Amino acid sequence: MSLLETTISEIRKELDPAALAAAKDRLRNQAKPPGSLGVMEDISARLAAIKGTLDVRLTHKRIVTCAGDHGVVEEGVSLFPAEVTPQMVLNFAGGGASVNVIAKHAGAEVKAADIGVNYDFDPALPIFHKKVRHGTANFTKEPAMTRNEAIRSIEAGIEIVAELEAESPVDLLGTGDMGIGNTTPSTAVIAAFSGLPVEKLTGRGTGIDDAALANKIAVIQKGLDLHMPDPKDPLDILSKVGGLEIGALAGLVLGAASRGIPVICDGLISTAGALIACELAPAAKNYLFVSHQSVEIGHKYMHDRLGLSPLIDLNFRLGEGTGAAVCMELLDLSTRILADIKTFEEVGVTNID
Ligand SMILES: O=C(O)c1ccc[n+]([C@@H]2O[C@H](COP(=O)([O-])O)[C@@H](O)[C@H]2O)c1
Ligand SMILES: Cc1cc2nc[nH]c2cc1C
Repeated sequence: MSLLETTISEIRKELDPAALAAAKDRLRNQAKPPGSLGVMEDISARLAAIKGTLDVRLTHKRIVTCAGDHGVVEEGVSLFPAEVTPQMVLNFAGGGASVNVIAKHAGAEVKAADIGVNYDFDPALPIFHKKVRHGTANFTKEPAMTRNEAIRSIEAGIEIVAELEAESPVDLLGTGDMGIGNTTPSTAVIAAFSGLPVEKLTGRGTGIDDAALANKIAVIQKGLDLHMPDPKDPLDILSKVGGLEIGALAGLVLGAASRGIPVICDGLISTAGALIACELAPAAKNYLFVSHQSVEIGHKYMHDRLGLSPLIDLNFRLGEGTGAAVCMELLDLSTRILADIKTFEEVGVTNID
């Protein structure tokens, strides 16, 4: 079996039912109206079921920011030039990017990963060196990558989780992305899965104007018309209109789920990866939290398809793992709600019958 097949086969179909029942029982008996801490109660119960304990400790938090370049950028789909991708990878490694700052505050460690950047980094640079190829092909002309490269990009993400765990235990994993042009393949991915009209799904990415947006819609449509990816085959979609970092982002979710690690995905691009993971292995969804609602209009349709609701909406449209980093604090706090709020009985408050 390949690493991808083994990983999928290792994902438990169901979370710990006894821990889930005990968590729900404790939440119901805590001195507060039932359900009054809303979504945080749901988060805390799911984390308890993932970890098999009511006293979950999210001590070691890691974020992996997967980077790749996109041949389709030559079609004028982004406001920024492709050279920004490697420049930002160097920025992540130097600790000066947005995700580094937010993650530091959240107590999470960030590491970038080169999955398909069109630049040769110094092997000594402290990133994950997992290059599958130097950027995708322009999908308006040929498939973004081969099916084998798509599998290798996913396996790169799976390997990264194993390598993180070899360094130290991972209690919570956040996913993030960097890649000029990558809102285009991410939108193509949700369009291919859902069959929804491309204009309903396409946003402005880094901030393109109306004319560039119309062109971006036409570019995505052209790629879909040319390759007609099979909506039932996530690897076909990833290889024909996807991205190398999107594959690795799927691999991070699969790798985390197979190891019983909760994983929180970020914006449009990370969620495209998470969607591919959950289409390949539906049980991975048990381990997945979606952090925030991106400004990108296609993001909502990814959440709908996953059947998961974002925790916050701060009008973010940055990527990198910034939304995931913000929400790590919410997940951490949720664990304390379940473990530390006392029950009616413990504090002598009158409960209803
Ligand atoms: O995460 C998001 O929802 C998101 C929305 C818009 C833009 N981005 C980031 O901006 C870049 C992609 O934008 P674009 O316009 O080049 O496709 C890429 O580096 C992403 O991390 C990210
Ligand atoms: C500067 C810059 C930083 C980013 N981080 C994620 N996507 C980005 C796109 C740009 C252009």
